[in-house]
Amino acid sequence: MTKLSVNINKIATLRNSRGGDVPNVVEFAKDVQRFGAEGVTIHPRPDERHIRYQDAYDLKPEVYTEYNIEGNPIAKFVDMVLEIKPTQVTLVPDAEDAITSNAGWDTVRHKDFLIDVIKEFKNNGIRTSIFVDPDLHQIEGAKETGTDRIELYTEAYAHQYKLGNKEGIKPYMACAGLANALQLGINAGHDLSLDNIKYFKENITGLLEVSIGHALIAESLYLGAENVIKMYLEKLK
Ligand SMILES: CC(=O)[C@@H](O)[C@H](O)COP(=O)(O)O
Ligand SMILES: NCC(=O)COP(=O)(O)O
Repeated sequence: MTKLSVNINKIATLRNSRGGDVPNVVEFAKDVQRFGAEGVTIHPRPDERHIRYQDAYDLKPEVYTEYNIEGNPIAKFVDMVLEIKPTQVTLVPDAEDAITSNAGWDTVRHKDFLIDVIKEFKNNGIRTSIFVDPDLHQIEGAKETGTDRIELYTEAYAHQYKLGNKEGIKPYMACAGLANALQLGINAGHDLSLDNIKYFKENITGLLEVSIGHALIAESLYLGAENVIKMYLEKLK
């Protein structure tokens, strides 16, 4: 079974656009769990332009499913994660000025750094995942860092799928095969949607979790969050 973790960054983006507390991110997190989501994901960025560090603390007592905090492990982020102790931390090499995540880790080049930071999280009982491009060398490198899981960066798959090219799944299948052989858990995320999720799930053996935000929130504008979450759950069976 593949768990659905709803990324609520976009709810914070909408809230911040008015400066008040509408929509309320904690209430939204409670609702998505009531609607069946098996996890809540947030991705605080250093400039806190959408989800804020304070939101991460406010969410802690209300997330009774899997709490996944994503981000670049700068000192402030590491301290916050160690204090909150979510179910999982997903390390993402965000550039400061990027609109959204646009690359996975170079797990070979940053191996020593990743080993240290992953050890610290795991010593504190927090499951670790690292965001990687669908590249076999990066999967091998990830294994050497000691991480529990990888998160496959699915932007390229989503792009190719939209163009009608189903071959775009191939590098992901190869990486999943290697990750399974190496006993690395597999998560995936970025630009997954109601359109492309079923084909991804059907072709990726051992897919443990997907985190979905941008498309899910956009789809909810038309279909409602409860319907949309149930539609994802059906496709992830
Ligand atoms: C790690 C990742 O893939 C991102 O998609 C993400 O967590 C979304 O972040 P934004 O909401 O900032 O685009
Ligand atoms: N880790 C990916 C994530 O949380 C959501 O990405 P997106 O669906 O907003 O592209």
